Amino acid sequence: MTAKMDELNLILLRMIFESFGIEEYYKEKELDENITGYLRSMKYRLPKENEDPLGFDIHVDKSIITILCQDSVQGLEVLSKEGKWIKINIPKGALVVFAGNALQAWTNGRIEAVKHRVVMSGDKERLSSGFFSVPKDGVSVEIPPQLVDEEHPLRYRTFVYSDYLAKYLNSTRLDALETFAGI
Ligand SMILES: O=C(O)CCC(=O)C(=O)O
Ligand SMILES: [Fe+2]
Repeated sequence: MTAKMDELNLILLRMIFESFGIEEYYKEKELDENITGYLRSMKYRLPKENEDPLGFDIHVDKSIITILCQDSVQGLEVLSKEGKWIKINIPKGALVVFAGNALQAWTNGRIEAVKHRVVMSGDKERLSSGFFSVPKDGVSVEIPPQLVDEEHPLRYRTFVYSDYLAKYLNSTRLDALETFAGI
């Protein structure tokens, strides 16, 4: 499964870089070689009576891209720009793709990491699996110069992504990226 996810992840990432007209940057930095990914499975139990139904509190992923799948129990919610929680109804067999912090940095903030959470409702536990792609250890995230202009001033300094992960991997602070690498 990981090999297929790896493949899908690279296809998506190449498409994103191409859509910004920076496929040359993608090739030059040999991103195919410099990205890895890991799989994590989650089990959300039912909240006990009078217990908060929050299964996973608001956060952004530290990944480049996250690819999520789940069983038939819904629960994923994303926060809109207007500050509204939107329940995501994931059809059977579908995958959900999220942008994470690394993609936010790499696109100079043109793509924002998705703020999301999991809320449990109903009477069944929930299972989900996520594939999280990240730059390999020691790989730098350097904003492509093509994505910096008057309208989009440089937002992040060049930084080694694994240094960021070492410090903030388990932090749910929404401003972690800005704090670590923001200009
Ligand atoms: O279980 C889900 O659908 C989301 C999990 C999640 O947000 C995460 O692992 O970062
Ligand atoms: Fe997440």
